[in-house]
Amino acid sequence: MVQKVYVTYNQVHKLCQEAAVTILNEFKPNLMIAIGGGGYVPARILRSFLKTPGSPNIPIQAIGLSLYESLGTDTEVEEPGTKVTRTQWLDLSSLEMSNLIGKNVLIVDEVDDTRTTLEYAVRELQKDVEIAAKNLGRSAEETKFSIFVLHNKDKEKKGTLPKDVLEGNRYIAAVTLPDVWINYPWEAVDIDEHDRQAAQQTVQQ
Ligand SMILES: O=P(O)(O)OC[C@H]1O[C@H](OP(=O)(O)OP(=O)(O)O)[C@H](O)[C@@H]1O
Ligand SMILES: Nc1nc2[nH]cnc2c(=O)[nH]1
Repeated sequence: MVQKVYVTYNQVHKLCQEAAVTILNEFKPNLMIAIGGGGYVPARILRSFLKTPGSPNIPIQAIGLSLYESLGTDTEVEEPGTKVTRTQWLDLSSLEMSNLIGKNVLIVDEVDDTRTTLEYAVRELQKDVEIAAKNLGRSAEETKFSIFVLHNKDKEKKGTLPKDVLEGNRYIAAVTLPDVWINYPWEAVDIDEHDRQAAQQTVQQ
């Protein structure tokens, strides 16, 4: 049986708050791209903590990527599928894409498990920004991607990330934990029971 960890809304909030300090110091993002569904809530919380006096809120754009599905009898633990499915993407021809060119773009997701989803997101976004920049004659402008996740699982990864992201301190995981199944509050059917389970845990995330 897979070990489960229950994470509360308050814990997510505080993880975002703590990480925001480093994100502001190291990345100075102009824009966030949330990987839905799990990246939406962290991105929104993070936006409040990334707001600096006198500057507008950092915009959040969304992409939808799906790899996992519920297959077994356990309604909480899901299994990875074989390929990443795009459920939502940026419009290549629109402002959405040209807005990324020359910017510091922070990709936000809740969990880095096998790294398949993050590899896909970074590779495809880099590719599309490069095409858009070329089409607009803006290839000289450097677009920098960085990554924030709430949880990174310390395990052998299937996906890889560009060297400049990993080695350039452009990857931040608020918490690194062993290979357990994490239950997030937004997935809970009974949030009171979820919070009770979280309170009973010996290890707090
Ligand atoms: O590191 P990986 O092994 O790729 O797993 C991480 C991804 O898995 C989950 O998405 P999921 O496919 O469950 O889609 P969802 O967020 O819409 O539920 C999660 O939100 C991450 O995006
Ligand atoms: N909720 C949830 N989704 C995941 N997707 C990949 N790993 C996980 C996990 O541990 N928890």
